[in-house]
This record gives sequence, structure tokens and C-alpha cells, in this order.
Amino acid sequence: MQRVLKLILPLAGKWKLGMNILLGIISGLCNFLFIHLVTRIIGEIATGQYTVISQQYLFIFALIILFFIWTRRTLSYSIIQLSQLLFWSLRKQILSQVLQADYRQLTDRKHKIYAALVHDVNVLTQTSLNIIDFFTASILVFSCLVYLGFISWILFLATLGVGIAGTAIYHLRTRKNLQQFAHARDLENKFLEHFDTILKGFKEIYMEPKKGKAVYEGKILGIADETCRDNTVAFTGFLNNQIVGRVLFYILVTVILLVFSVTLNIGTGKVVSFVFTLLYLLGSLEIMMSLLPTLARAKIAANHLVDLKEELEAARFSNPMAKQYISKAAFDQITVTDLTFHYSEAAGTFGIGPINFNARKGEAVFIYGGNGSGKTTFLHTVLGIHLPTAGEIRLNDALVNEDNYADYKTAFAVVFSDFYLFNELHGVDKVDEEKWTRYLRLFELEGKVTLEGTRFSTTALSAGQRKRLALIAALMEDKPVLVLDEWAADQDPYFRKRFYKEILPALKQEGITIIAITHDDKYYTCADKLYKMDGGKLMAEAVNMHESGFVA
Ligand SMILES: Nc1ncnc2c1ncn2[C@@H]1O[C@H](COP(=O)(O)OP(=O)(O)OP(=O)(O)O)[C@@H](O)[C@H]1O
Repeated sequence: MQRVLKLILPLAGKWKLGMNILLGIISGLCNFLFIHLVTRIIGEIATGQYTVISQQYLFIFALIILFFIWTRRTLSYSIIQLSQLLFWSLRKQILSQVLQADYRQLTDRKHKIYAALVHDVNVLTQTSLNIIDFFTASILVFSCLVYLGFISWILFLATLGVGIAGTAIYHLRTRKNLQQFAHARDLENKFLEHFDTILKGFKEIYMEPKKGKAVYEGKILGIADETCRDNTVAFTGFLNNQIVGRVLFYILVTVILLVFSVTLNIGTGKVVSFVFTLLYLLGSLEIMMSLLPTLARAKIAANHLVDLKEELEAARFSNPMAKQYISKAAFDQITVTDLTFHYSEAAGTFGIGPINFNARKGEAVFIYGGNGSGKTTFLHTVLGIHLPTAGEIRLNDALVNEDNYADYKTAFAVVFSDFYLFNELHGVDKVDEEKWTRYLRLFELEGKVTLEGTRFSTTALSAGQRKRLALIAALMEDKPVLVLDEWAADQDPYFRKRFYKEILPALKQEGITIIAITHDDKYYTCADKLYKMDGGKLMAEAVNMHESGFVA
């Protein structure tokens, strides 16, 4: 409950939460007053005291009902407002934390975050609506118990005994049910992971339905069965507790009616009031018991959300906004000295370095090497996606460190090998129309795509054209360094030649530095500097040794 409060309190504020609690107490008390009045009148009818219509009672009943309507409506409106606030605040908080997260932290937690956003936030929000019923019922239970104490302290002690026995049984039996709910929730992460596989691999599954069948039967069905089993056992456990509680109360009412009313010599009026109040109390207990599984699941959802928020908050490295952008004019060179990076400290994990590298303003620097040799790992380390294990990167003369990473990253526009093409020029405040038209012509996309504001008219293009558009989008960012990972791999021979022979020189003319991973040995001579990556080691090579286009 503490963790649920940790999420709700900052949103609602102490004052508003206090007001809601007060309204809940008043609403519960209205219920109690109504019951108290009903039992009192029944007592009067049973003992022959109520013979004429009482104006006073009518007035009190009307007052209670009106008061109840007011408190309940105000409380409901406030809780609905709060639950909506909770829903969107949690989503906004998690998303803004996600946008500030380090790349590795995010990739490791993708499915966890997705499950938190679509599952936990929903469960918690829905439950917040049930809280009114739970709270009102608990106030009613409390007031009924106090009232029972006034009617007969012996019967009150008997009721309290039954209540304590019921609570003890509940606690003894609930731990396992909670574990089952928690396990079912953990399986939701796995389910979303496989669901993601189906969505992303749908084309492959469409071509070979066996693949889809394997994911469905091999993964999803198992998760579905396990989740169903866990949830069924847990819900049944809660239901059994509810039955035990009800039976205990039935026994109590039976004993009061058949035994205590005779042995303790309690008057008819008192017995009637006691039993009626007890039955109302039972009704409220039932409401509370039936909401317990929902609250238990909300608690698990809140735990997941708090854990995730704390994990993201505790991030060693974050992705803050840059304070200062590095302009083309301000960029001179990047120098990498003795840089090493390892994916983990475990023995046998792939690593690169020590690497020495330099790229100057207006140069085209190519990196080539076999698959898995570490080219992308190196680029990612230079870009700040991976933090170097050792060594240094300097932009111009300034050492790049955790304090200036955000500014440093502004030097780069990137088209990754697994690039994502946004359908809009995000982050470009004002489009330079002349530049856009020039690049569109340069990349031969005229008539294929236009700009509507900052939005592309379409991204439904061929693979090669999509990559050209991604490169135009990167260039529109007007960054000093353009980083390309196997950009030309999807281009036809004609455009590949145009890219290396015409486009790259044009970009260099603009003062852009190009760092490109490439396998196009035919065009290595277009580079100003050439590096070869082999087994994580980067070696500088003379460009002219590739003049024949043949690499030994
Ligand atoms: N996220 C990761 N965690 C651990 N190891 C990784 C990870 N990504 C890549 N590796 C390892 O790093 C090695 C180098 O990968 P990298 O992507 O840098 O190669 P590359 O030279 O760019 O290859 P290609 O030409 O195929 O794109 C791979 O052999 C792989 O084992």
C-alpha cells in the first residue's frame, strides 16, 4: 500500500487526498446512519413502539439520502479525475524517463516498459475506481462494529473474535495467492515479447505459417496455460477465503439467534438490531473481500511501476537534452585515442580496441572489415551509444566525458544500418526549402515525396528510396558529421556510383565530415582516409592501395 501511495500522493497532493478520505468517511457514515435508523425502526416495529408515521424519521431519512448523494457524487468525480490523472501522469513519467534513458538500459527493458505502460498503468487506474467502494465499505464495517459494541459488548466480543479468526485465516492463505498473481504478471512480459515477435516478423510468418505456429504453440500457448492456471488458483483462493468469512458469519448469526438470545437473556429489540447490523456488516465485508484480489493485483502493478521508475531513475548515464549544439563552423575534428569497449566484463565477451582514429572537417572516412569484426560496435562507441571502457574521445581539443556527452552527440547525423524512418522531420524547427529541394534532386526523389509542413507526403517507398529519404532527413538536421552504416548496400549500381562519385564530394564541399562503414571496395578510393577493422582492432590503410578496386 505504501508503494501505491508513493505513486498517488505526488499527483493528488496531501490536501486533495485528505479531502477524498474525509468524503469517504462521510459517505460510509451516511450508510451507517441509514442502517442504524432502519434497525432502530425495525426494533420499534417489533416491540410495538412504532404506530404512527413519523415526520421526524422521514426528514432524517431524506437528509441522509441527500447527503449520501452529494458525498458519493463528489467523491466519485474526484476519484475518476484522480484515476485519469494517475493514468496519464504515469504514462508521461515513464515515457519521459524512457526518452532520457541510456540506449543499453532501454534495449534491456523494452518489453518490461511496454508491459508497464499497457498493463500495470491500466490495472492501477481501474483499481483506483474500486477504492471508493472498498473505503466506504471499510468505514461501514468499522462503524457497525462500534455500534455493535454499544448494543451488547458480549455479542460484540463474539463478533470481534470471528472477525479476528477470519482475518488470520485470510492472511495465512493469501501469501501463496499473491505469489501466483505476481508470477502471472511476470508472464505478461514474456507474452508481450512473443507478441512483438509476431508483429515484427509477420511478413516472414505470412510466407511460412509454420513459423507463426511455432511461436503460437511453442511459446504463447504455454504462457496462456500457465497464466490461466496461476490466476485461476489465485482467484479461487480469494473466493475460498470469502466463503470461509461468510460461513463464519452465518455460524455467528445462527449462534446469536438460537443460543445467545436465550442464554444471555438479551431483549428482542437488541437481538433484532444486532443481527440486522451484523447482516449489513457482512454485506460490506463481502464487498471488501471481493475487491481484495483486484487490490492485490493493483499492488503488484504498483510494485512493477515503482521498480521500473526507480530503475530508470537510478540510471548511471542518462540522455539529457544538449545545452549547446555543435555547428558545422565550430567542428574541426574528432580524435579517438586508445579507445576500448567491451560488451560486458565476462570472459570471452566481444570487445574492440585499443583504437586510434581521426576524422577531420570535410573528410570522408571509410571503415571496412569482415562481418562481426566490430565496425558497428566502434561507431556506436564513437557516437556515445556505448560508453568506452577505456581511452578517450576528443571533439576538437575538448575531452568528451559524461558532462558534455549531450552536447558532443549533437555533432552527428546518423543513418544506422537498421535505421528507422520517421514520417516527419522531427527536431527540425524550420525547414530550409532550398536545401530540401536540392537534396531531393541530388537523391533523385523528386516527384516521389514532398514535404507537407515538416511531414513527408509518404514513406511508402522502395527499400533503396526509403534509405535515400532517411539520408535526406539526416542531412536536413544540418550537423557537421554524417555517420553512415552500410548506407549504399541497398542502392542499385547506378545510384551507388552516383553516391560515391557525386553525392559524397558534394557533401564534403558543404564542409560535412562523413564517417561511413562500407563493403564497397570498388569505391574505397573515394575516401580521404581508410580504416580496416579486424577482430576488434582498427588499422589505418593507405587509400591508394585499393586503387585497382582489389583487396588482397
Ligand atoms: N548487444 C551486444 N551484446 C553483446 N555482443 C554484441 C552485441 N552486439 C554485437 N555484439 C558482438 O559484437 C561483435 C561485432 O559486432 P558488430 O555489429 O560491431 O560487427 P560489424 O563489424 O558491424 O559486422 P557487420 O558487418 O556484420 O555489420 C559481434 O560478433 C557480436 O558477437
